[in-house]
Amino acid sequence: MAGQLVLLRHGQSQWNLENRFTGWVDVDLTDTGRDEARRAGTLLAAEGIRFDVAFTSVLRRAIGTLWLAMEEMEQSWVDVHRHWRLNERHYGALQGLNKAEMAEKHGEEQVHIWRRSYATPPPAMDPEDPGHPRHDPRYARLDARTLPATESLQLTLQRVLPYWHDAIAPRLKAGDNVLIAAHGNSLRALVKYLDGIADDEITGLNIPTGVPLRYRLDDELNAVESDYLGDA
Ligand SMILES: O=C(O)[C@@H](CO)OP(=O)(O)O
Repeated sequence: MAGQLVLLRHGQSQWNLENRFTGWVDVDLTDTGRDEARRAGTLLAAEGIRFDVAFTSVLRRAIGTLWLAMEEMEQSWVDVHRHWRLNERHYGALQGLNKAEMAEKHGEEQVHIWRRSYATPPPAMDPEDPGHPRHDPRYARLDARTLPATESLQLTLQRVLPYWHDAIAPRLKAGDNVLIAAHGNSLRALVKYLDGIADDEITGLNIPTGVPLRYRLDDELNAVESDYLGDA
């Protein structure tokens, strides 16, 4: 039997609070976000799930959330793998900008398309922009051509899936319980894949911060059922 899978979006970040497009910018959790992460750990502890392995991104809001939740579960010893393929969707030239101000400038509809459509990427970031991932030491070992300057949800799913197939799925198939702490859009991409949600229906899906989403999977890793723990 496949192991259980739990998806956890990080708690509130400083830029969630400030309503700014975040993407690959390495913004920290707020105190509220840290409380959400601990609460997620309490909920998981109450379910009595013992994890065999955990996966997260290379962004501190997800890493911190995982760390706090695992500490709360008294499972800080569990093996953790960090990978850039679990990062948030890259928000291109929108990163750092205020979402409400962009809606005033470009219209609500355009901003909604950038935020929630499946296939339309936001405007790309200039490769010379110091915020481009090719200038960030954490990605220095990667082929610069694989580093995004913007991503739609579709492109996000395309870069999450190789890691899912190579690193995560084999552990689930071996019966291991797996915790993934990641981001609003990298997790939306994964949920779209697991639940087989149509391209035009994914627009309506939002994942709340700090609420564990548990999946029961069959041997082929098809989703049998899923539920949010606690009061989503
Ligand atoms: O800014 C971001 O990177 C994401 C997640 O907070 O925002 P949105 O929900 O607008 O996709």
